[in-house]
Amino acid sequence: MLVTGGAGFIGSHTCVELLAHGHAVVVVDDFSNSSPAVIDRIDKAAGRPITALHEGDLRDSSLLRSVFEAHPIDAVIHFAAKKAVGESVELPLEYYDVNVSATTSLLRTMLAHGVRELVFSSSCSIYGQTSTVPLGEAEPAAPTNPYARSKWFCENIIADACRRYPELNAVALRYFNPVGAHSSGLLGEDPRGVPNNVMPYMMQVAIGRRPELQVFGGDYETPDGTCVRDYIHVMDVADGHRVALSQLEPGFSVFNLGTGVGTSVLGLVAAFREACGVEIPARVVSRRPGDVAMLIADPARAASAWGWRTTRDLHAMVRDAWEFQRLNPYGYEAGLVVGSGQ
Ligand SMILES: O=c1ccn([C@@H]2O[C@H](COP(=O)(O)OP(=O)(O)O[C@H]3O[C@H](CO)[C@H](O)[C@H](O)[C@H]3O)[C@@H](O)[C@H]2O)c(=O)[nH]1
Repeated sequence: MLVTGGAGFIGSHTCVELLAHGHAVVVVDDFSNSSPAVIDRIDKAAGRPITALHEGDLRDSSLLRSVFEAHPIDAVIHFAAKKAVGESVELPLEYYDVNVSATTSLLRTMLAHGVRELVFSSSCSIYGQTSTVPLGEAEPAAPTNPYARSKWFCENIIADACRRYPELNAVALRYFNPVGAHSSGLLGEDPRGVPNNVMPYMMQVAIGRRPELQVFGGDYETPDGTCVRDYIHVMDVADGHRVALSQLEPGFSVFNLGTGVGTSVLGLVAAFREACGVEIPARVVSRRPGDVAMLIADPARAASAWGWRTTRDLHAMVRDAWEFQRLNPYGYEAGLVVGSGQ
């Protein structure tokens, strides 16, 4: 199995899940937004090593060819992409180039080597500014920024390829808000620079690297006025990939990966206090442009098609995220804290 972007947040946790279920895993990553130190952590968390690591960019077709020639690859899980919404507005061409060109390059190489199974990392951000709650897969796509549009374009490119090459089967997984960490504390979310997303930001406040959490908007039409999201444990997302692959349908299909449960920003802060006993200084500030009030998945399609459901609740999400942060206060590069009471 080839995992592109296998050193990233969701990629690394999926590698552990695949290894734990007996798959051989080959990783391609350019480490543009991840650390080489993650590979060792994957091996440790899974209790067995990945087969091989290839460092490079998927747009480099000779690199890809050499990967497919070196290993008997039967399926691909494609995570490698740029993923910061704000940055995508600043650098739209970079986003289309990296996200879309990597996908076409990968598809070409897969077809040339007779590899027929693809799981694509998509995002619920393609639904855009919607007020539909909960969101099913039939909701029309209306992406509002280059990042989300690049994911939507990729979904369409893959669907076109499946139509043209009937031997190719693919599934796009539209994740809601993946958070949490592997329960070992070895793997978690370690963004470069200032975190964009609420959970890693909150963890850096909790560990003392940042003074407070700014809560973007307190006047939304939600129970406490703050935005509601469907947070999903990253190990449930990882499990969703393994199951999606084992249940791959002919042609192209799309599935939401979410819990169906909504949590507000202040609800997340409260859950953290309850689960970990740490108070997060939080201050409500003005809204962040582009945010929608409420995004909650309808996870029914995955439940009925695969019998797949999430098994980890909000308590587990914040507890595991905190364990990773406590053990790795400055992230992967700085190393694990020794003698942390483990
Ligand atoms: O410092 C912060 C960061 C975020 N938020 C709020 O927390 C909620 C969640 O924000 P995130 O940035 O964590 O997640 P988003 O829902 O905005 O988007 C993220 O999840 C999407 C899928 O839902 C896409 O994958 C996207 O790329 C990714 O950034 C939002 O209401 C946001 O306003 C804060 O209050 N303070």
